[in-house]
Amino acid sequence: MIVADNVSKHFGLMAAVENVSFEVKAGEIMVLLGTSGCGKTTTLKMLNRLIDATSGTITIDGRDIRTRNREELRRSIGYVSQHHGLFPHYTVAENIGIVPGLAGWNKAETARKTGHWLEQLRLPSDMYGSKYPDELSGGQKQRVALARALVAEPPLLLMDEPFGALDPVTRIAVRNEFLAIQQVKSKTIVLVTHDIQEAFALGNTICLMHEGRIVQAGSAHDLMFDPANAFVANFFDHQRYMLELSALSLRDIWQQLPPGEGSTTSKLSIASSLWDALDVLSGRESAAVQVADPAGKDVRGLTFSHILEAYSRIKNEY
Ligand SMILES: Nc1ncnc2c1ncn2[C@@H]1O[C@H](COP(=O)(O)OP(=O)(O)OP(=O)(O)O)[C@@H](O)[C@H]1O
Repeated sequence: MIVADNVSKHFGLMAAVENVSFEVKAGEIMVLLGTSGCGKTTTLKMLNRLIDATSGTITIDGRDIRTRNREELRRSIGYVSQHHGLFPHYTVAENIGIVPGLAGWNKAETARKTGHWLEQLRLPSDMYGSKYPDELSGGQKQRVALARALVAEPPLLLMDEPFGALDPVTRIAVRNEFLAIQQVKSKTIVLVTHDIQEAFALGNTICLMHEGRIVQAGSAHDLMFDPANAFVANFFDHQRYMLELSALSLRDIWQQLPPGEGSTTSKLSIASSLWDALDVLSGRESAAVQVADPAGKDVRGLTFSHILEAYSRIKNEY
């Protein structure tokens, strides 16, 4: 668990980050969201002491990070930046092996783990291990950067716009592949993005920042339906319809759905967003899909009009 308590960072007279406080529970994804220059990257970099805070306290699993050896702290935390940060004269395997090398792993163990993580990220090591970064596409480079961050199996990952340099289609593909990896599901992740849809898709908690401060921290649902002030409401205004549908899940309208019949016919689950449900429905010939709760016992039928009726009912409540 990470706890930031009243943390600030000043560069000379400029306050890049001012009195931010937050908690990230083990196994959760916290997203730092906001426009350019609002202090997201500075906040992230203070967590592994790439930047030292001017004031305030950061603890990780109860230990003040200032009491930790800086190099040892950094090595114990996975870090992924927007521009992959791969060394051009190292092969893919050598890039991934850097942290294990520093940690003193033997060659066989490093090779085994490197191969495993390349496979996990859909880059078979016999095809890609000896390539150089310049020989890879943007999506492949970013996958290697993810493998490098994961190879030492750190419980905590810091990710700065990790999918930001990719085109929209590749971005969603790499993001979904990353989230589908079993070991990633248990990690504590702090992720920086300026992409609202990405924040909604990934964040258990989203911290919306402005001018170095956290304006509101909460779930996507909190930000959309219970904004702390006019700034928060305005921030989401231009994509409001899509974002509200993304912030609501089938769980929110479950009781309003009629009983379904027979087996489930889509990949939707009770946790799927209404936006994803509309997306699935728009690609189908039949007017309804069946969705099951996690136990698979309670099956409900879902149509376009069910979603839109429930959505307008929820809107009227706020
Ligand atoms: N090393 C530095 N020296 C001086 N000012 C800095 C330094 N690093 C960041 N800043 C300033 O601190 C503020 C916050 O920067 P930061 O990089 O944290 O913002 P950001 O929200 O991550 O922006 P972006 O999305 O554009 O990366 C900016 O005004 C920036 O110019």
